[in-house]
Amino acid sequence: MTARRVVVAGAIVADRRLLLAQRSYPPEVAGMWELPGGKAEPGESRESALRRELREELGVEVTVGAALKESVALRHDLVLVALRAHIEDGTPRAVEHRAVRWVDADELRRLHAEGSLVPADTAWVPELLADLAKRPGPS
Ligand SMILES: Nc1nc2c([nH]c(=O)n2[C@H]2C[C@H](O)[C@@H](COP(=O)(O)OP(=O)(O)OP(=O)(O)O)O2)c(=O)[nH]1
Repeated sequence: MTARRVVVAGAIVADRRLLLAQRSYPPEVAGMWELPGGKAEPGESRESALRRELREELGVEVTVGAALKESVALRHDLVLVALRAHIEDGTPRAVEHRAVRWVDADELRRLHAEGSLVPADTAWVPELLADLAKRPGPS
């Protein structure tokens, strides 16, 4: 049996906005928006993988929190998981992506409705909308 590799993606919400990144490749999804992240290396924890990927892709340092409930099978050997993350240092910039942007609940709904989200990520929309509707708690 092939070991399942995990793709970890970061759900970063601040001031009732979610950070999205626009893919630059491959052609099928170039121009669509996703949660930034990437594949965990063998033996690497999901949390370390997400910290590494967000450092490489966005130039930010994050702390990693709880996972979103939905995980998505991308292929028989690849599963996509989203972890909540909080930026501790840096301002996100598109190092490997075409662009990054902060979206509120209405913008997320609109991107979803027009088919501009990477298909697998649509599974997270209800949970992300719930996160965006929450008042920030005491930190
Ligand atoms: N990072 C990320 N990848 C996603 C999301 N949704 C989704 O279907 N994917 C897919 C696209 C790719 O097939 C795979 C992750 O690829 P990647 O290109 O971001 O990761 P990586 O840098 O580790 O990959 P690679 O260059 O080694 O191929 O997961 C998402 O929200 N974030």
